[in-house]
Amino acid sequence: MNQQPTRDEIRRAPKVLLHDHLDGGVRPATIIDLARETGYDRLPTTDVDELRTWFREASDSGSLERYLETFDHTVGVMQTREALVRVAAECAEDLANDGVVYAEVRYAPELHTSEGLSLDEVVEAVLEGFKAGSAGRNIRVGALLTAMRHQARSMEIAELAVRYRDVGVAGFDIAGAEAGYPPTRHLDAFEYLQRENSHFTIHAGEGFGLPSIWQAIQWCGADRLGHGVRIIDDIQVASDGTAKLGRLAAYVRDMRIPLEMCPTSNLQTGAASSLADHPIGLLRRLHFRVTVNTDNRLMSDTSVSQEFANLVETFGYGWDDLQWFTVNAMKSAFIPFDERLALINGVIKPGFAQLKWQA
Ligand SMILES: O=c1[nH]cnc2c1ncn2[C@@H]1O[C@H](CO)[C@@H](O)[C@H]1O
Ligand SMILES: [Zn+2]
Repeated sequence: MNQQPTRDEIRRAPKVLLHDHLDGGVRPATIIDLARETGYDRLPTTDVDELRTWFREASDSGSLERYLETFDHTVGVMQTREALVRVAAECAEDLANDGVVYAEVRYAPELHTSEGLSLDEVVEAVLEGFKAGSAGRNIRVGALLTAMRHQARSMEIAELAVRYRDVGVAGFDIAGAEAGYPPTRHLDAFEYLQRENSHFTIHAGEGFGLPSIWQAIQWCGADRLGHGVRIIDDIQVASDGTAKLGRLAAYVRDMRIPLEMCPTSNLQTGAASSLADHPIGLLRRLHFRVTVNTDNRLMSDTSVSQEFANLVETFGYGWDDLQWFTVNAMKSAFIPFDERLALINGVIKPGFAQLKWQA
């Protein structure tokens, strides 16, 4: 039982994913097919392997702004109903094949209307795809609707999220370049969601520091933080390893605010310098509510299993750590409490128990 989980065992473990972008997880072969079908002619290459490598390398820019430029190509081919249904169905399939049993996948409806789809049509196409891709597989996939933080459509998107909340939309998010676009720009949308008893997460503390996290929580009322890595700027570690938390870091830990951490993505955007130095190690040790996520499986050429395997290799984590991350994620999901509990007790704990017993 002291053995480290192997890659194959990690893949078989029941996993939970809270932070994954639909337009950041398209299969390279599908991008090429859709580009041909829809007449999109700006792809850097039409060779599948070269395209896979291109995304990974172009995303290794060390800057969030440049990292986000690669999305032009995925968003560019996701402008029709058929394309959205296909991408969403394949997303559910790929996650199920990776052993993910519950996922909240996000995307920005406003980015998919350039060929004439309405926001409602976009949402309906993606929900249809998730349903088709999940059918007969051991996975449940919900959507989070993202508003782009440099645009001014967050209220409309928040209303959309509330309108579709009983049919597969689990919540709301804001994403895009963080520096210069504080979350309070969208305060009206967040206040509306709170009045509607709705759920939302905010990308904060990735491309900008503590003020962004503070606003997300104390002004906007975010239920979870997308990334949140910069919370370590409010923690001092002494030479003997003892940590002193500032008031914001203490609030985040005391209130059990979930951190949707995405290690590989953070290395690519420069939010962390190496996995060994990634704040996840300290935050896990201090018992923040850490969860492990992919962010963009295409740009990072990753999966939840891959992220777990990297952490096992770097930090020496064992089954108990992987189960802890998974239960943290399930507790932090935006579906009702009884449904979360049923997944924890009926799927996650028995699944991990079996793997631990076999190990
Ligand atoms: O890590 C990230 N930080 C901020 N924005 C992101 C990140 N990954 C993706 N997006 C943005 O979210 C949009 C909707 O899915 C994507 O088009 C991309 O612009
Ligand atoms: Zn993200």
